[in-house]
Amino acid sequence: MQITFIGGGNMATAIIGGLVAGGEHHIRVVELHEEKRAQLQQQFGVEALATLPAQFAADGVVVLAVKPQALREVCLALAPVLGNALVVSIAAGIRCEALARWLGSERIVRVMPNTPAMVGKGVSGLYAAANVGDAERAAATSIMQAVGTTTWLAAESGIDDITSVSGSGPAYVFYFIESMIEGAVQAGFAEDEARRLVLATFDGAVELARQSPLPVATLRQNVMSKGGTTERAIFRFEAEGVKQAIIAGAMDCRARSVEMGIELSKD
Ligand SMILES: NC(=O)C1=CN([C@@H]2O[C@H](COP(=O)(O)OP(=O)(O)OC[C@H]3O[C@@H](n4cnc5c(N)ncnc54)[C@H](OP(=O)(O)O)[C@@H]3O)[C@@H](O)[C@H]2O)C=CC1
Ligand SMILES: O=C(O)[C@@H]1CCC=N1
Repeated sequence: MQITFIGGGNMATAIIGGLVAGGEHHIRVVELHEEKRAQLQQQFGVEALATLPAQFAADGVVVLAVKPQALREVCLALAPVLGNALVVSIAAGIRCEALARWLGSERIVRVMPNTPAMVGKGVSGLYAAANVGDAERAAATSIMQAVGTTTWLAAESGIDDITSVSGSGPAYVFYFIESMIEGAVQAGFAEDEARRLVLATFDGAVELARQSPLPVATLRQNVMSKGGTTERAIFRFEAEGVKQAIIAGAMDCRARSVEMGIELSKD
């Protein structure tokens, strides 16, 4: 499959990294910045262009991977050369209705991926506009499955929902990891040792949660000996409202996705 990425930034790089590791596809990237093009060429051996190619193969897929604020301009430039290509937009917020209006095509799938795609552990939510056929859905599924797990969403609002879970979620996790590393350094460990210990702790805890039949809350309680050390830490988290803050942050994230859709789809 010929896959053309418009935008070769963080998320495109993560998907391309996963796709290249899996082989098979012909990938090219249109990216404004010379140094990013050179990096993509060098790291993954993909074709990197400064401007749009003249036209796309009928079986091609175009992945829109620019910031939502740049999407309208990119779609308007793409419209005359799009042909029958399937468009996969990974942009947060921007609705199919706006994409179809700008592109003059309804062959659109929206995808909300995440950066662990880079290591083949991505999570992607997919939603197709009404007229998208089975073959096109299968093409989008196969691209995203090459870099992790996928789930099809019944309603377009599901993209807002999943953005607040897996799309932005890696940042929440990295924030927790960063905080634990800072705590470990305060406890006296050197930075690199702190990082190693914290990442191993995350790895172990996630694997245990995956393999155990017990609810995650029970696994947590199993660490909290009565009157012991963990209890003291969790009591502090509860007193400081850490859980509520994480939930509220995720809800703010979802609301921002809805808001961006309204803000950036007007013209
Ligand atoms: N990062 C993430 O974890 C996730 C991101 N997304 C979505 O992915 C999209 C890209 O995000 P991200 O990768 O983080 O953004 P980046 O800014 O890292 O990447 C976008 C790149 O595209 C370039 N660009 C802008 N306009 C054009 C153009 N007309 N032609 C070619 N290249 C262009 C940008 O240049 P310049 O900087 O000069 O604008 C930039 O280098 C966004 O819409 C975002 O919502 C979705 C899920 C997760
Ligand atoms: O922060 C953002 O807007 C993008 C979408 C999901 C993750 N990053």
